[in-house]
Amino acid sequence: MNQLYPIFLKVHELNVLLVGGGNVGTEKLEFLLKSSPRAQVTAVAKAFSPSFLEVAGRSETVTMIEDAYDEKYLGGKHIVIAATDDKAVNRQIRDEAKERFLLVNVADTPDLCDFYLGGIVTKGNLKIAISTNGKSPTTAKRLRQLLEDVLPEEIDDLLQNLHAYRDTLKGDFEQKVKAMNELTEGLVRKG
Ligand SMILES: C[C@@]1(CC(=O)O)C2=NC(=C\c3[nH]c(c(CCC(=O)O)c3CC(=O)O)Cc3[nH]c(c(CC(=O)O)c3CCC(=O)O)/C=C3\N/C(=C\2)[C@@H](CCC(=O)O)[C@]3(C)CC(=O)O)/[C@H]1CCC(=O)O
Ligand SMILES: NC(=O)c1ccc[n+]([C@@H]2O[C@H](COP(=O)([O-])OP(=O)(O)OC[C@H]3O[C@@H](n4cnc5c(N)ncnc54)[C@H](O)[C@@H]3O)[C@@H](O)[C@H]2O)c1
Repeated sequence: MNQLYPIFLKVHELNVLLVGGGNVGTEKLEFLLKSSPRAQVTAVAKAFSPSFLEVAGRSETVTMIEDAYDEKYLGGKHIVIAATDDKAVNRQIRDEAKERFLLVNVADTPDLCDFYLGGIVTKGNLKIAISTNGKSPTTAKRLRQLLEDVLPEEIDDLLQNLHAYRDTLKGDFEQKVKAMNELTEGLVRKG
C-alpha cells in the first residue's frame, strides 16, 4: 500500500534549494516549473549544463549560483532537492538538511527522500498528482500522459462555473453543501 500523504505546496512562496545542474537537475527543474512557473528556486552547481541554463533562463524566479555545495546554502530554505552525480555529496546534503528539519528529496534515490516528486496533470485550476510509491516512475509518466490526454481543457470551465454558482447560493453551509452535491451528482452516476 502507498502510505504517502500528498500535499499541494505553494512553491512560489517557499524557498527551494536545488543542488546539481546536469541532466537530473534539469529534469527536476523543468517539472517543477511546468507545474509552478513562479517557484522560488536557488540552484547551486559546480557547473550548469546548457540545457539547465536554457530551462532556468526562461524563469524569473530561478537564481543560479556556480559553486560547490556548502551547508550555508541551506539557510532560509524550506525544501531541498539533491541532484548531483556525487553520491557522498547527495548524502551530505540530505544529512545536513535533516539536521535542520528541512524536507529533502535525493533525486532517484527513494531511500534518502522525505518526499517524492510525482507525475502531475494540470488543467486550469485542476491538479492531479500521481505516485507509484517510487515503484515505477515510468508508470507515473504514462498515467500523467494518459490523463493529460483524456481530461478536456473545458474541465476548468466546470470548476469556475460551479465556483460562481456556489457564490449565488443563499443559506447556511450545510444547505450549500447539499445543493453542490445534488448539482454534481451526475458526474459520478454510473450507467
Ligand atoms: C514522476 C517523476 C517526476 C519527476 O522526476 O519530477 C519521477 N520520475 C520521473 C521519471 C523517470 N525517472 C526515472 C525514469 C527511468 C525509469 C527507470 O529507470 O526505471 C523515469 C521515466 C522516464 O524518464 O521515462 C529514473 C528513476 N527515478 C527514480 C529512480 C530510483 C528507483 O526507482 O529506485 C530511478 C532509476 C534511477 C537509476 O536507474 O538509477 C525515483 C523517483 N522518481 C520519481 C519521480 C520519484 C517516484 C515517483 C513515483 O512514486 O512514481 C522517485 C522515487 C524519487 C524522485 O526522484 O522524486 C518523473 C516522471 C515525470 C513525468 O513525465 O510526468
Ligand atoms: N542522467 C540520467 O538520466 C540519470 C538516470 C538515473 C540516475 N542518474 C543518476 O543521477 C545522478 C546525477 O546524474 P546527472 O546525469 O544529472 O549528472 P550530470 O553529470 O549531468 O550532472 C551532475 C551535476 O552535479 C553537479 N555537482 C557535482 N558535484 C557537485 C558539488 N559538490 N556541488 C555542487 N554541484 C555538484 C555538477 O556540476 C553537475 O551540474 C548520477 O548519480 C546518475 O548516476 C542519472
